[in-house]
Amino acid sequence: MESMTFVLFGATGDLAKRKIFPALYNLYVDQKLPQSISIIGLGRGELSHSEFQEKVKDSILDFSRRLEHDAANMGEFLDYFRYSSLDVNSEEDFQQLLQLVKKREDELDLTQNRMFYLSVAPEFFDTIALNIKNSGLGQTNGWKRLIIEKPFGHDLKSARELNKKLSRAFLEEEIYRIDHYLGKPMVQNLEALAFANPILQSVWNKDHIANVQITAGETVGVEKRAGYYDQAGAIRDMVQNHMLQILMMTAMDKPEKINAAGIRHEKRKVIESLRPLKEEDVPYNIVRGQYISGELNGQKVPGYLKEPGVNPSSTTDTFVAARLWIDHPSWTGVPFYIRTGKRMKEKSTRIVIEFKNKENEQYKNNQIDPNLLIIEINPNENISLQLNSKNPLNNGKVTPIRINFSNEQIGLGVPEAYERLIYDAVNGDSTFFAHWKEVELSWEWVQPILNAFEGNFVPLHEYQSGSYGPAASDSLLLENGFKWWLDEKLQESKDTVLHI
Ligand SMILES: NC(=O)C1=CN([C@@H]2O[C@H](COP(=O)(O)OP(=O)(O)OC[C@H]3O[C@@H](n4cnc5c(N)ncnc54)[C@H](OP(=O)(O)O)[C@@H]3O)[C@@H](O)[C@H]2O)C=CC1
Ligand SMILES: O=C1O[C@H](COP(=O)(O)O)[C@@H](O)[C@H](O)[C@H]1O
Repeated sequence: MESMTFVLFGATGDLAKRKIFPALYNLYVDQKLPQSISIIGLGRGELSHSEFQEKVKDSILDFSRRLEHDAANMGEFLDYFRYSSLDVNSEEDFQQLLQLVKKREDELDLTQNRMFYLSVAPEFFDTIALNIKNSGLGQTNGWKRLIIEKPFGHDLKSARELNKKLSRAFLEEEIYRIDHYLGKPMVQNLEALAFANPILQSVWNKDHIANVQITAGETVGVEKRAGYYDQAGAIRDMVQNHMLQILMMTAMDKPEKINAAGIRHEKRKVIESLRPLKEEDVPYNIVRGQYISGELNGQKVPGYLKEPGVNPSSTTDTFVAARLWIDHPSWTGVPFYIRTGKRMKEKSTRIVIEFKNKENEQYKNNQIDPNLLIIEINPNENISLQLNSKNPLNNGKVTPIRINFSNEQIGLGVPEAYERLIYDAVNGDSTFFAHWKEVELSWEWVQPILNAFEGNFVPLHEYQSGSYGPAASDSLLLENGFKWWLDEKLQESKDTVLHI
């Protein structure tokens, strides 16, 4: 692997502590980092290199999935790190950073490959990119890359402006836009599931699929992020990025080549084919909700409006459900439903593919459930197939059974999303990063919804914390003769699962 410098803006922040340092350490332990690497952390405060290294160490001890913390190895790893204080608006600080980067490149005999990771608030993204260019940090003999966190813009206009600014300093192929859902193993697995299994490939289309349901439910509330979340809501926080990315990965046709270009080409076709919503159609296809108080895991929890930092008369959506249509020959007539919400009954991100149930007439007296393919993404990674089978304990009645494949055995060995994504970026593989075109088209689809929310044309339904969201989201499916799968059946179905 080529030697390089990894420059982390926002190295004193929450994301660095919880995700980025542990990911770098895990990669190091797995020998997936270059042998020669310089890592430079930045924040406004004054810290010595060793104070910073202590912070990195603490974060690894608190958050690394590795149970073994070999002190000697940790020392070698920590020695990669240096700290420089920097305010994003100070040209002088960028000059100081450049000197440190060069000094380390000389000391360690590194090629001038420079990765800039922006783990800071989005309002700093363009200033940092510009200062990287103006300071000379971006002039290298090797490659330069920019990893950028979400959110990428606040709406279509601001996303376009941001992209324009970034493109003055970095080429599109140098920009790695993180969507951490694309780093989740089961999301990365979707393409193999659909296209490496002829048996599934043959039914992965409108002729056999009745509808697709994508859920990302969370039990947590707004936590300490009200300042950001109250301006964003579920629509910007989850739908514009993660939910639409999962939808693209699920609905894409088989790429000619399974590589970054091939997958992006097919994903783009999906997002380009999403039927645009007119503002006046939004209330019929989108359900927005906001949680009120309730009980979760036996604990009383406050409503959204009582959360610290939330405007007490906020109309921010903490739940969104949507019905989408893909105007592409592969998916004609197949509704895709998505829903995401905070303070829901369970933490679960999953895709349920409901197959058409056409051969049912013979079993009229015995209601037959449709076949389902259930892909659990988070927190469990699981694939199950719901089939129908005669139940000898129930007079031979045909009842659903689940054939279940679970990744539990692999357990701690599976790299986390940030590990996979940082590894890919270090290796120049952009397959599982969001391309600008995907981001722009996602915002284009979402913009009429933002307008309708802002104009208050869409009812804001209250839902109880600990529920599955507002009842109106059930109606969205009922109108087409469907229901959300698994909501109440999850526990009840456990005894019919066959583990493989
Ligand atoms: N935390 C999370 O779970 C997630 C975060 N993200 C995104 O990651 C990014 C970082 O989030 P998070 O770590 O939570 O944010 P924090 O607020 O915890 O950290 C912000 C970082 O930015 C630095 N910073 C603030 N102002 C300046 C400035 N003027 N000049 C230089 N550095 C500055 C802070 O350093 P200091 O105060 O020392 O100057 C700190 O290191 C954001 O874009 C967020 O949306 C995305 C997904 C999840
Ligand atoms: O990006 C975000 O994702 C998290 C949920 O991520 P998960 O990996 O735990 O499913 C969400 O809580 C947060 O609001 C959002 O910004």
